[in-house]
Amino acid sequence: MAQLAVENVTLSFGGLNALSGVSLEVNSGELVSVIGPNGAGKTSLLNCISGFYHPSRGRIEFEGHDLTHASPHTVTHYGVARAFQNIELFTGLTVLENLMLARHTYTHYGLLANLWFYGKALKIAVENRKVVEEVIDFMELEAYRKALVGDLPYGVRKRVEVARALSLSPKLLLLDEPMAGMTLEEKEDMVRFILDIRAERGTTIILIEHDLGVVMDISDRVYVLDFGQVIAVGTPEEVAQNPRVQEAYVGVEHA
Ligand SMILES: Nc1ncnc2c1ncn2[C@@H]1O[C@H](COP(=O)(O)OP(=O)(O)OP(=O)(O)O)[C@@H](O)[C@H]1O
Repeated sequence: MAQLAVENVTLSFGGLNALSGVSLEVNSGELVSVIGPNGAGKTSLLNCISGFYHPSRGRIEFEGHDLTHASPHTVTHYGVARAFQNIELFTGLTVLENLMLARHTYTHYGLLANLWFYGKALKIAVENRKVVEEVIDFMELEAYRKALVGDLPYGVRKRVEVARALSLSPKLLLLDEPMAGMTLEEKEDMVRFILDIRAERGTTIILIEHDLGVVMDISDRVYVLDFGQVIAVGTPEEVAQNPRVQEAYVGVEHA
């Protein structure tokens, strides 16, 4: 059975269907990319999976949990984390503080629980620090751990954004254009990190990316959206040869 199943999801904004009957299945450990022209519905799909939007029709299931109407916090609790296109970090905090805060928000105990189970809360804080330090090491951010995020170059901030999502120890990682605006060298680094996250941590990955060269190189399977509908799905080779995909991309040059 698929780890994530999006079944026939429709998302409407007034009269506009951002998604119309979209179905998608992702298996544990897969790296699946979602591509499509601007406005095709890619971010809307991630918004539905991560609980920011709730579909007007259809169902979303992750490891047997119904995510269709779940809150972002609940979705995170089930093991789905997202790195945002527009970087959701606190610029006045350091890299370490951002990751600790993300991790703490996810594992926090209420005030009363903290008072009554002081020992347990302390144990969790130590464990959180261990996880975050390991993520900093994994994403090669040691040199920046005490730097304010607002002082970092854009490419490093994008990497910290991925690290923030990773610090939640997700089983499924949603990456919304993690390479947008990066230099070639930064892109190559990010590709290496994405492949390592999958290989070394076994994390399932859904990637939205406009750089088709990267998508074709690293994806197990590719879903193509156009006007809110899935117009093709398959291996990178299958999708690249699909006439509907070629048609959707005519005049749309992102790569
Ligand atoms: N909050 C919103 N309110 C109204 N319309 C929205 C909203 N979010 C998305 N849309 C519309 O839904 C459609 C799909 O948008 P979406 O951002 O999901 O596309 P996308 O494929 O991610 O595009 P891009 O590649 O430009 O990021 C677009 O027509 C967009 O204008």
